[in-house]
Amino acid sequence: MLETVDLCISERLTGVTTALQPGTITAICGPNGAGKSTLLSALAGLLPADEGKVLLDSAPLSAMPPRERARAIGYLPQSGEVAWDVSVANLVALGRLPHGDAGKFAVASALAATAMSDFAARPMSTLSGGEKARALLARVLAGEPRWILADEPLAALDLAHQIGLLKVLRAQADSGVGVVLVVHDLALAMNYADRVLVLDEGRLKADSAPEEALSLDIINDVWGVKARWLGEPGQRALTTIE
Ligand SMILES: Nc1ncnc2c1ncn2[C@@H]1O[C@H](COP(=O)(O)OP(=O)(O)OP(=O)(O)O)[C@@H](O)[C@H]1O
Repeated sequence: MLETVDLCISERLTGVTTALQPGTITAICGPNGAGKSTLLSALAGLLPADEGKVLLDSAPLSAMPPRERARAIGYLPQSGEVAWDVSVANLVALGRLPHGDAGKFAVASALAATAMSDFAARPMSTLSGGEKARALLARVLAGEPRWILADEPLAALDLAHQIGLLKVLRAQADSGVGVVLVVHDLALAMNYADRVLVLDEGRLKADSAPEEALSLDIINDVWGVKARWLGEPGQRALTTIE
């Protein structure tokens, strides 16, 4: 279990307490600046807490050796920039660094899962935004982490690749991996997540099943938008009223 207890980080997060379950997909939603990326970085052990703590399986994440933490938690940041130009295959192979092995099977599986096998030899600099995003996710998958924390991994993807990657992430969750995604698209969160955390101005406004966390009252309260859900559970679409 990956938990935060009364987590405070400067002005950005205030008293966030939540316990995330392995084997499920959790979506973190909220308006711009609500603290979603801050929470995700803290869950990855990359931002120190001012107050409170982050626990992985009841042990403080801050006390875990970095290599062990990197094996347990795969983190995909929002910006997705690659500092130097490498081939897709070499970038994805970097996902094995915490293990200190080539992990050829894991690298090949990650490339296949993200539909990037045909791009393996291509320099990262030549990829489109969506292809880059898929290669970066492949790098995380190659590390075979117990937790995947990804900041808007679907934002640059076309519809087919969004659905494809959501299937990959669901398969990961079904195999016991804890998947945590920052998602702006509330319909995606509603239809694909098992649970939704709603952040507003650094505070947790909701933490429950999607239908409850993304109720029309909460959407109105947090986003200031009057909206209506259409369709059946699992196939919801959101429409605004004014
Ligand atoms: N390094 C930093 N120093 C100071 N303030 C920061 C820093 N990084 C983020 N913030 C501020 O903290 C708040 C939360 O930022 P965060 O990136 O977590 O929001 P977010 O919910 O992910 O937003 P978005 O949807 O726009 O990506 C914002 O007001 C942001 O300006």
